Amino acid sequence: MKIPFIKCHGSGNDFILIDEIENDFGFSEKDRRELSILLCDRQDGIGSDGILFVMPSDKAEGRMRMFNSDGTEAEMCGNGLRCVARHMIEKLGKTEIAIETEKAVLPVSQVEEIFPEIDTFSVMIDPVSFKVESLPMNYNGEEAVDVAIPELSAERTFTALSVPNPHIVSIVDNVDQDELSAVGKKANDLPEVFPNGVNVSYVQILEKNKIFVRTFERGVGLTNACGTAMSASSLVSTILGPNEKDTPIVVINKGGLVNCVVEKEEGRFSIQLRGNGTNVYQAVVDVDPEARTFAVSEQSFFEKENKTYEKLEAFAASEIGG
Ligand SMILES: N[C@@H](CCC[C@H](N)C(=O)O)C(=O)O
Repeated sequence: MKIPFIKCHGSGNDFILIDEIENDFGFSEKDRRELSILLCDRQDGIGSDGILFVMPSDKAEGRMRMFNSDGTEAEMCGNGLRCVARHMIEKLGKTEIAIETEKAVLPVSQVEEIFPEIDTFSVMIDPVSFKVESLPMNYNGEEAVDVAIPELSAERTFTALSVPNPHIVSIVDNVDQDELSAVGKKANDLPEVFPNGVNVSYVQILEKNKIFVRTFERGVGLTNACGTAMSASSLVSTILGPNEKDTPIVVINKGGLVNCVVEKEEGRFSIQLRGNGTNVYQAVVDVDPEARTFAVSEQSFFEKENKTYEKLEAFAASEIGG
């Protein structure tokens, strides 16, 4: 089966985008799961953090489903939604549309650049909940805000929230990537506390409204960036730290930077996540599902935008002394 795709990224969190509106491949759930495992493999596959399936919707201009590299499906993907927003906005020639996701129909738009020459897309992160049942997390209380989770760490405290995929966030003085990786693995091997797994982030507050976030993603491992994690971390560092609502928070990550604006209306939080949706190349993958083999052809690179993105990457690295 020949499948045209776009290799794209949001803050270096990279995806294979497959447009099922353009071509009805008749994928089954098993096909989507197996394609994700086969193609996302960094060793033997195309290599990516996940697959974005763009599908028809009767509620919005399109629908996004996101599968992690291990073949599990996530409720939401912030960096991926910016890539899907760009794809659909360019296809439809509009600047503001809506995309259906598992839990909500979300407004997405092209907005003012957050960095020179970087086409910028804003996506709404909603619904947000601190109720432990929304992750789900088994915990003796309705919410777990800045609490110890002794199974994970003797020193750290964590805040649990769904955005709407499950996250725990810890504010730290310095991000220790090896420690984060160890805690992330433990958290995803602890079904008695996190029955569906959880994304784990360490957040360093660099100054008011500027943070550095590193994430161990459920279903993937350490990634360059996780959009929902950066949104969750912006919110947690607003509630527990010095950041302000309704003002852009600059979030530095390993693959670049984004802006997050925390909003609260009628007691409910939501976050606007703004950043790049960069296409790396487009190509066609010919997949033999029986043999579990594939071949990529017709590869064509988006050289100009990738050169431009290098400037943002270099700037973000300089912000964290990299
Ligand atoms: N990288 C994504 C989140 C992808 C899903 C996550 N691994 C999960 O299983 O919840 C993002 O940008 O939000």
